[in-house]
Amino acid sequence: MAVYTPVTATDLAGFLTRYDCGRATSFKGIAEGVSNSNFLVDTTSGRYVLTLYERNIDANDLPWFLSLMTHLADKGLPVPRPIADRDGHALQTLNGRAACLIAFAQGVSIAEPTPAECHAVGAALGRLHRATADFVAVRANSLGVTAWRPMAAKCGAGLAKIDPALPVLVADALAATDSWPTGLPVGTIHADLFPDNVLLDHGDVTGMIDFYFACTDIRAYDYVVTHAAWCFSAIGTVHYPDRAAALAAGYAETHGLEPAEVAALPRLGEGAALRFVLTRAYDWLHTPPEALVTRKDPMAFARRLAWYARATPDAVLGR
Ligand SMILES: Nc1ncnc2c1ncn2[C@@H]1O[C@H](COP(=O)(O)OP(=O)(O)O)[C@@H](O)[C@H]1O
Ligand SMILES: N[C@@H](CCOP(=O)(O)O)C(=O)O
Repeated sequence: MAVYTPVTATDLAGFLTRYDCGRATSFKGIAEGVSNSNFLVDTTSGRYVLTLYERNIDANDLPWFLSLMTHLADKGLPVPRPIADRDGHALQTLNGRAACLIAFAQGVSIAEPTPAECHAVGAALGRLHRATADFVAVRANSLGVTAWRPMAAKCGAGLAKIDPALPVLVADALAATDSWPTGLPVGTIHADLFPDNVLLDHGDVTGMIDFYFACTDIRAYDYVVTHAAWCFSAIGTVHYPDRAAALAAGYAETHGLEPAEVAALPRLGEGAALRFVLTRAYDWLHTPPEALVTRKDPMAFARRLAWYARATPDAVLGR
């Protein structure tokens, strides 16, 4: 479920008077998603998504996220555009929440991607990295390498309750971050380009969404987050070299990795997997049983973490 803040038809009608986008003809909550409240809004001029930002997003970051999405949409990427009101403002307030009306992107997200879909997402990620070369505003990665020790400490003894093997796996991965790669190209990254944040239509990427973890960080880290999300079985037991090779080929067509980035992929992959182990473990331990949100399994990324700890750069590239 992802409607935390209710919006009535009257609320919506009042909200839409700020825009030149007609009046609502239908409107309903969107079940998918976990962080924010999302509504599908049809108006006499088109289809939109209305997002109300909930407490776990820092309102100070919203102008950066919305300006990044606008930058990418301006460059013709398949990124839904935040809609500006008549005064030119995309960021709004509705029912006590920061809110934004966003263009609707066609397509569906894929649970079990094919190599062809991995190729398409690799190419789309490369386009994103190219298109942000001139996006100069910086946002530090609040879930980056320096955040992982404090995050692990917050999970504390809870890690062992999730799985007896988890504390050692996390401790080893944290120790490995002592040799975190330096000097690699840095840029604006999506940082969460999972299949549920990519919409595809007949094999084409029609939407990259959910930029609310985007930040400025090592570009190849974004590549390996995407590899971790797209190139394993859901529970992380199987790595698919054909998907990995297709992802790499797609990315090479639109951006490509430098030799130093390739060499760093396994260590970056350990870090990427650790980030998702830790956020999932924290949510696993702190989501009340009665919450309607489905908790995501930390062990699915613990298995990926173990894979990256033994992987060669070639293996990450599906060779
Ligand atoms: N611009 C959009 N166009 C089409 N569907 C969207 C758009 N934005 C969000 N959605 C839908 O809403 C769901 C939740 O959005 P998401 O940004 O992932 O929410 P959350 O950050 O709460 O997880 C997505 O899975 C997708 O189905
Ligand atoms: N992709 C992350 C969770 C972030 O949730 P999202 O719905 O905002 O993408 C994970 O799988 O752990």
